[in-house]
Amino acid sequence: MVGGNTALLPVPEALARLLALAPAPETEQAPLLAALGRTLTAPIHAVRTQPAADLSAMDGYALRFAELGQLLTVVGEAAAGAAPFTIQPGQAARIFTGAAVPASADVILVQEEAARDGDRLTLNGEGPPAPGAHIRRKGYDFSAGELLIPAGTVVTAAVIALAAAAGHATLPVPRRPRVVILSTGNELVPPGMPVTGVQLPSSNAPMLAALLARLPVEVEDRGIVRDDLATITEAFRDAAQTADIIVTTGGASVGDHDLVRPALIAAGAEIDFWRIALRPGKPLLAGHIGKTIALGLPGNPGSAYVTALLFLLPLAARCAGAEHLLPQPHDMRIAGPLPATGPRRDYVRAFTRDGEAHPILGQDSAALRRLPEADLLVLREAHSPPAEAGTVVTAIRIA
Ligand SMILES: Nc1nc2c(c(=O)[nH]1)N[C@H]1C(S)=C(S)[C@@H](COP(=O)(O)OP(=O)(O)OC[C@H]3O[C@@H](n4cnc5c(N)ncnc54)[C@H](O)[C@@H]3O)O[C@H]1N2
Ligand code: MOO
Repeated sequence: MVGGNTALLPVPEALARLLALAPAPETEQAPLLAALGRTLTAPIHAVRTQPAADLSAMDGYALRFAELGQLLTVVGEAAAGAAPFTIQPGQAARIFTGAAVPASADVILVQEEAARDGDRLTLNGEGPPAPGAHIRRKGYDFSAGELLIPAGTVVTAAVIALAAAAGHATLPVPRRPRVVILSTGNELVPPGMPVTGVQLPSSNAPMLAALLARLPVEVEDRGIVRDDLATITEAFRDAAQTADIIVTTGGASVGDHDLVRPALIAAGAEIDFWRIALRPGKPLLAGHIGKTIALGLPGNPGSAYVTALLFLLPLAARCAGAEHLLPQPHDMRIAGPLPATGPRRDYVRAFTRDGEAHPILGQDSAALRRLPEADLLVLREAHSPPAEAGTVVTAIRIA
């Protein structure tokens, strides 16, 4: 018998079995911008010293502190990027911010406190308080060989700035796993296309792509696959050539047109589990074709959304060597009653108001109308008794 009443796998076990399929991420050297959002797999050391020389922090004159207040002769000009030169006693150099300080100068007089007449320079103000003023010393930021950024750091714009300054054009990060999305169902048409009769737009694929966009993964939506065993099998075979993860929606249940599982088997997959003790999301299916992991999500849009949050994102994050995105569950009071649960763990879509979890009325897994309001999933174990308003429950923030 297909499906039958075989015991449903508990959610934690299903998640552990799914994550166990994920291979250790491979490292690649990615160009700086391409590494954005990924996690460093190795520490970053400076390959150069910054600054590479003593540099002026101000526009003004480089001179000897001991000669401050004397009449000095301006002998040259130091601009950022120009090679440093030397000044003799009695001399000063015109200097600009970022320029190398001439050897034997030990202070910068800012131009607002200087009086210049041709090449003659005198003090016209208080002047710098001590030798070294307005000079950024060679290597004060970092020196070649120093550890700058530990492994495990997420690459941000600031990390990119530091790495670039330290002499790097690429960074060691996990290769972005390729996720292929297949939407099964003869009733589906691409979003925005005309629908006739009982056709409906495929909302699951753009929803999944949007969730995955939070992670450093490559997403390819391969569109709608017709409910035909050979067609779905071919789509799996084809996707398995390049994908690290194939995620499907629909066709995961027990009906005659639910062909994802048989097609996976026909494509040479091993099925790791099918049907779990989760509401919504019972028909969840996991398998692998060689190294490619296949995750079959239910077609109902509410179920696809919840199972994507609970299974697809952790899987994709694991394959990407990235942090799991959902925060740890926390305690919260519910603002309204909840009925007893059945044999499946229930994830109730809810929204936060005044610090309480408000369960959204109408939890039908096919309904989308109120999904945008849900910023929480209230987790209720299987066989829980009814819960009154005010009961403390476990909630997971999803938005
Ligand atoms: N006899 C049983 N029937 C069903 C069971 C069961 O255990 N025994 N499980 C039910 C549960 S729970 C779910 S959830 C659904 C999911 O089944 P499938 O994964 O096979 O999904 P479909 O039947 O293909 O589609 C369900 C529903 O979702 C719509 N859909 C599908 N794909 C999309 C998409 N890309 N975008 C928007 N909407 C989509 C589809 O039109 C259907 O209305 O099975 C129950 N049945
Ligand atoms: O498990 Mo289904 O996803 O309840 O509707």
